[in-house]
Amino acid sequence: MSDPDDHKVIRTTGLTMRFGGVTAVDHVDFALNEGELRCLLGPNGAGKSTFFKCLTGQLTPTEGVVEFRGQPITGWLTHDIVKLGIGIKTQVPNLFNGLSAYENVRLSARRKHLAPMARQKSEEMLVKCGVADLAKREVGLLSHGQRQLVELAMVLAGEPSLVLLDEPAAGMTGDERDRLARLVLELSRNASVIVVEHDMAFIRQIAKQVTVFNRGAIFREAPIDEIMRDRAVQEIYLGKQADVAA
Ligand SMILES: Nc1ncnc2c1ncn2[C@@H]1O[C@H](COP(=O)(O)OP(=O)(O)OP(=O)(O)O)[C@@H](O)[C@H]1O
Repeated sequence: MSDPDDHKVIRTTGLTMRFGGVTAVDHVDFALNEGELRCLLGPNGAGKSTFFKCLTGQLTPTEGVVEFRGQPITGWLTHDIVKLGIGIKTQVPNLFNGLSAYENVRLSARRKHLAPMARQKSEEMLVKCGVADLAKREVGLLSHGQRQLVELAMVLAGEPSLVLLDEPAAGMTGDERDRLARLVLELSRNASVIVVEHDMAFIRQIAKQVTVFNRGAIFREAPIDEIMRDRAVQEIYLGKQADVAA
């Protein structure tokens, strides 16, 4: 266990995930400071999602340690990780399709609040995420972008101190993406945030410090402006995802 006074929200040490002969994450040492907003980038297959899933309990790493504020959480189940005050938005929206947007958000708010306050919080979060007009709609019938925003409202209703978002802008219209960017920036004033994302327009709107993955390892860690100018980063993207070089 590392020094609890080192103010790291998340720390991984030697984090490794192998699928048979494929090493998707290879001895990654990563640390997130308290209150930091960090974007994880990298070409397809770089290991970002696998790394993310090792943080959220969706995967149990083959080797290495994950700590949350100095407490080892390696291999914990996702629902126990959520109980620590970690909000998780996975790549595939995790919603109850037969329920309305409001009912989904309320289920999350109820974990934290008694019924009247949960109602108020749910309504607030739906407004904040720009989906109040969808409150009564069944989430199974919404577009992917709308579902992403409803799920974000669910995550926020849990009032997390750390938020982990995997490709939150996927399937969004330009307006939805702009709203999401404002929300993430606002959220990061009171919480630490990790965002895995492909959408460079979105990244440019929110990113500060960035970690670039390549071949399962951390390739670069630097402010976004430096990353955008980095020739070696451009090269690892070329032929895969030319946006970063644009
Ligand atoms: N469940 C799995 N079984 C076998 N191999 C896997 C599995 N999940 C991921 N991989 C492999 O691990 C490597 C890293 O994949 P991962 O999805 O983590 O990359 P990524 O950076 O998130 O890519 P993308 O941006 O395309 O989502 C790839 O070679 C991928 O094929």
